[in-house]
Amino acid sequence: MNAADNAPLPALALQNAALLQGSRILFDQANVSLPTGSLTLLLGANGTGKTTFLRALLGLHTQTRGAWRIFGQTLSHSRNLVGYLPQERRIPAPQIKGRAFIAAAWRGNRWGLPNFGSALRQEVDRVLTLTDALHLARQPLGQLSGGEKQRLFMAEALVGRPRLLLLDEPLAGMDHARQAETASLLTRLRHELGLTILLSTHELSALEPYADHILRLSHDRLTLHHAAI
Ligand SMILES: Nc1ncnc2c1ncn2[C@@H]1O[C@H](COP(=O)(O)OP(=O)(O)OP(=O)(O)O)[C@@H](O)[C@H]1O
Repeated sequence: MNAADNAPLPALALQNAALLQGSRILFDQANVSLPTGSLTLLLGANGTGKTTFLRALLGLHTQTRGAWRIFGQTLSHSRNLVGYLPQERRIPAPQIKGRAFIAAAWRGNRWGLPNFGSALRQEVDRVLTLTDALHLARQPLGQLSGGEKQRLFMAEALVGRPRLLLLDEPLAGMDHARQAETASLLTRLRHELGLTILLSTHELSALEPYADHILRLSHDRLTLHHAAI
């Protein structure tokens, strides 16, 4: 056995990978590997394909070519390893309270509001605690600020203990103070949970100092750079 046998599998590995949207090639010939535990900014101008790329990693967009692996698994087997915060997350109803909202994500396959057993309550409170949102458990979502809602959405993305967290433009529309708050929450989650984080953005932001890599999507190419570019 050599040292390479003991190396952890990369969180994401693309080999000769291509992503298409209809007849348009968003990128091709991509060879990229993101180490486990890293924080990477997916940087690209509007319309370059960042959301489509994240949706492809979730198995929701299937126009892909080449080898795509998440922790060594094909995309059809890695869904439960991935948490996702979409660019636009709408609340289902203004009166739904924080705890019920998260519980619905956990029991997303059922209709109506969940019955709280102790395992469900424990999991919901675990993710609310992780995002400093336990105090929002009894608050109706319609009465929360943008920052408070985002903490709940982040908690929702952590349900089921994903190892790779995908966030689509989570800093968009935030002032610098809120960007810094989100950056500090993400860096704490990364270290506490050993999470790998891939976060899309159309401009470099408050997170840049915390990022290990920049994954740049431009001119039909997906290329990985060290963060200080
Ligand atoms: N469902 C769809 N059907 C057809 N074309 C689509 C669809 N979704 C996205 N596109 C197109 O695919 C390209 C990439 O879109 P995508 O939303 O992935 O870009 P993006 O980099 O996330 O953009 P933004 O920063 O504006 O959110 C765009 O040209 C877009 O118009």
